[in-house]
Amino acid sequence: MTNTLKIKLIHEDAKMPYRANEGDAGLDLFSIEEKIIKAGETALVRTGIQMELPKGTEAQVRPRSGLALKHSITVLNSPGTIDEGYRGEIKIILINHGKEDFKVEQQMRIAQMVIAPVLQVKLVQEDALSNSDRDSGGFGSSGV
Ligand SMILES: O=c1ccn([C@H]2C[C@H](O)[C@@H](COP(=O)(O)OP(=O)(O)OP(=O)(O)O)O2)c(=O)[nH]1
Ligand SMILES: [Mg+2]
Repeated sequence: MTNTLKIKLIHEDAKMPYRANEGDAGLDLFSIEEKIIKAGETALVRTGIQMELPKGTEAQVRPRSGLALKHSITVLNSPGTIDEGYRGEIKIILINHGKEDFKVEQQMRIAQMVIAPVLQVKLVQEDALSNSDRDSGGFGSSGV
């Protein structure tokens, strides 16, 4: 079954999300802006696209590892969550963890998104939960 992801380009410089290789999980997202992100600072970068996700899915906005490794640029809220019903412009929150200013070029691939299924659950409030082996153990309870 083919799931359709509808994209609307809302700016003359906007580009369709880009799959570098067939089968890649990530669809690269392009900036429509030229912007300097100073060392240590955050910027909201426009992609110029709106989307209609397939029913029962979300898009996760993730960093590109090349930008992270070479320029210490990452997605601050990674993974960013694009809700199925969101029809606004997709914007990317980038942070520059490096010591040098970074220039986002127009039409630079700044992040990638992965489309993932979302389980829609019915919420039920209960007084008792079933037992489990782990019980309340967490935060290293199983050893290092
Ligand atoms: O990196 C991101 C993350 C989110 N969004 C859009 C799509 C998403 O559906 C909406 C809300 O995002 P989120 O739920 O993460 O933010 P919030 O602070 O909880 O806002 P809201 O109260 O609108 O849900 O903003 C983006 O464009 N880029
Ligand atoms: Mg929210």
